[in-house]
Amino acid sequence: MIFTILKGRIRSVSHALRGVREMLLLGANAKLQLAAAAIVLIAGVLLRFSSSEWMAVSLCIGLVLSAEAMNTALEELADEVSEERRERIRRAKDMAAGAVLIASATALIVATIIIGQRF
Ligand SMILES: Nc1ncnc2c1ncn2[C@@H]1O[C@H](COP(=O)(O)OP(=O)(O)OP(=O)(O)O)[C@@H](O)[C@H]1O
Repeated sequence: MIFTILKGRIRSVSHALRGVREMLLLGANAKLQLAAAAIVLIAGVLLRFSSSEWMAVSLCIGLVLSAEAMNTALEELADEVSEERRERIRRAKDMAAGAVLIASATALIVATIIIGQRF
């Protein structure tokens, strides 16, 4: 019983990991966001971020990559439904892109405050 539940959970996690891998392979934006995250992580080590700064940075990286994953998922689904120009697909895609923009702007503000106060 527990073994079956555990097997199901492991399968779900492996599907989710496949989703993360495909998002990184498919999306140019995701690669850029990952590169930006790597730069901030290196800056964090060099500038010796405090634990609360690491928490803020981790939350921001998670927020941006999650928003990007949802945006990519929505684009995939929308393109599967129809590749014709449709007003509701445009609106849905624009809103999903807006979510990434909001997350990225938040991350930029947090990074600027944390890194900026060192100088
Ligand atoms: N089927 C469609 N109908 C109407 N507008 C669309 C459609 N597909 C895309 N668009 C418009 O083009 C924009 C870009 O959509 P696309 O699917 O090309 O995403 P993208 O180039 O990967 O953009 P992003 O950088 O936001 O991920 C959308 O935000 C939307 O405004």
